[in-house]
Amino acid sequence: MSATTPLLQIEGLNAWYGEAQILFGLTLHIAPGEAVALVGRNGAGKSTTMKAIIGLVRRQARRLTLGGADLLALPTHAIARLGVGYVPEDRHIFADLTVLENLDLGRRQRPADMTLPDWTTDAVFDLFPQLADMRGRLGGQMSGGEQQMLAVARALVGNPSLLLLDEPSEGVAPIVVEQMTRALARLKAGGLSLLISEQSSDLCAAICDRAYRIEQGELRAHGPRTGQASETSLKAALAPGNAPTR
Ligand SMILES: Nc1ncnc2c1ncn2[C@@H]1O[C@H](COP(=O)(O)OP(=O)(O)OP(=O)(O)O)[C@@H](O)[C@H]1O
Repeated sequence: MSATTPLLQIEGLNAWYGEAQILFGLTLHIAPGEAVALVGRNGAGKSTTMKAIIGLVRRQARRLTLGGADLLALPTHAIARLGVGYVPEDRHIFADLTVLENLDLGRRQRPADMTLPDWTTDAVFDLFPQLADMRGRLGGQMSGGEQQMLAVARALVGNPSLLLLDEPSEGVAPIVVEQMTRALARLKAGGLSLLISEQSSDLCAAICDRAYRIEQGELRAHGPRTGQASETSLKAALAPGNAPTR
């Protein structure tokens, strides 16, 4: 894959819960090493987009590929093995397992063709030093912010090439948002591709190259490309009501 070939390519993505259609023809892409924001109000379809990428909801698309591999026919565990990490909004931390045990559940060997560094336990503890100090603590005895860090760390030890983060700053203290922003900036600098959903674009504006705004299951705007993004321009481009630029 050349540097300009998108890592993730989505064309015409529709998704349903039962009979209810939630996503309508989404088209977006993420280049290798790019951080992309998916912004939109409550219920706009951000979580559903992530679930559709990893096959947790019924979906159909003209194209849904990672590094050229078709994801549409694959079960969720195979999509994870191909390199898609997922941090769900509710984090899914096992309350009765320790930090180390939660990490063990996420561990997956790095695919042979992946050039990114191997995410060992020490590497995630270096990224989130608090977790190192509480490695024996039960998940149920951690704060929301600590659980959020653990959820990201657990996705990382799965050695993804693309990390989907569903509202990583939701319900956590401002200090944790700052730590998370720094950690995500480090991940991006290390070459990991990121798709981050947010209701506001604050965290995303600090690290994302581009952003898509989603409203009622449709993409309505597309923010600046790599190299042009600044916090204000990204926010301005994504203000509700702006015209699509894709
Ligand atoms: N399990 C489900 N069954 C039926 N409808 C659902 C289900 N989960 C979500 N929905 C509906 O799908 C739509 C999109 O929800 P989604 O969770 O993707 O939005 P979101 O943009 O992530 O919002 P939030 O910020 O609230 O998480 C909403 O109308 C929601 O009510």
